[in-house]
Amino acid sequence: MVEPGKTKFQIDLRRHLREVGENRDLTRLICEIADASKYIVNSIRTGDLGVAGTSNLYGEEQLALDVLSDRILRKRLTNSGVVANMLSEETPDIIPVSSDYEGKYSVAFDPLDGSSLVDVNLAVGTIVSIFEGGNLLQPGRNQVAAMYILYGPRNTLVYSTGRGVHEFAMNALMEYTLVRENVTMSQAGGIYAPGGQRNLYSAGTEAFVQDLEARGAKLRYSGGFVPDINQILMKGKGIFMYPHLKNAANGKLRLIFELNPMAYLVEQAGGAASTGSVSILDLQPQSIEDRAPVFIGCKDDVARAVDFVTRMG
Ligand SMILES: O=P(O)(O)OC[C@H]1O[C@](O)(COP(=O)(O)O)[C@@H](O)[C@@H]1O
Ligand SMILES: [Mg+2]
Ligand SMILES: [Mg+2]
Repeated sequence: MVEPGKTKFQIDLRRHLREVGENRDLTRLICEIADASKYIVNSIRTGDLGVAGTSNLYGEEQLALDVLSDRILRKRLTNSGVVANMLSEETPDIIPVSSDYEGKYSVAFDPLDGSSLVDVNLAVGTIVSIFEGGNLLQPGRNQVAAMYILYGPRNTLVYSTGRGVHEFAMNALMEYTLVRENVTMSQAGGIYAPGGQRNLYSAGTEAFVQDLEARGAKLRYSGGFVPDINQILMKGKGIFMYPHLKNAANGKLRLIFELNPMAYLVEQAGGAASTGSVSILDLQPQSIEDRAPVFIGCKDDVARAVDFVTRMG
């Protein structure tokens, strides 16, 4: 047993990708995104926290940090040599990078998720979804990789290329070194993170939450999708939901930028993600703005949520 903090060899992200046998171009892409995040970290720590005076794809006011994080990622991806198309939550259209799709990837990303938490200094994150070739409008099940970076007291990076879920933390040299390999979730857990206004919940969701509470589940919701999912993944237990609401049939979260990559990671760790009726990863996106309700986390918890929603709406 190695004493904490006394590990002799630190495995960095690139080496880890090499050791799990990942192909060179995908390794390059993931490492480029990891590198870009160093600049995003610096912007969050020391940059302008004000508004940018512009709005995004959803008509929401952009922060200077949203715009900057977007620019940092776009630049890295454009110059990586392995990207065909990219799509950002902050821009309205698919951005073509290379017309030759051979051996290339397409990337959808939310450069800074949780913008409304920036002014109160809570944790935020970057979320990334990766497909092979040029098509970004396909079911999440076809992703070849997904990852997020959590900007919290420590900066961590969690990725999967379909060979388990692995967690890295940024060290003093701003390199990501391995913390935990093959993160796995238990069947059920005692944490719930409920998004959306409770008095707008459907009868099924309300009954599900009451059932969770009756079972003694603890409420743990920060309002940041990345830290909230990270908590459930790393503790290996619990459920996050942003359900269908009485005034928003598709909830709030975005399929392409937020739900697909997180569903991929959670499924890879042995969990599940459902809209309440179908698996998130089986949804065929109709447009880049698609939203969907979500119940995501431990398998049994998600199955119970689906049962309540199926029976009661
Ligand atoms: O403020 P609410 O309704 O609890 O919503 C929180 C959710 O909205 C988000 O902030 C949406 O992300 P953006 O910051 O990219 O708009 C998620 O991070 C989070 O899960
Ligand atoms: Mg977001
Ligand atoms: Mg965002």
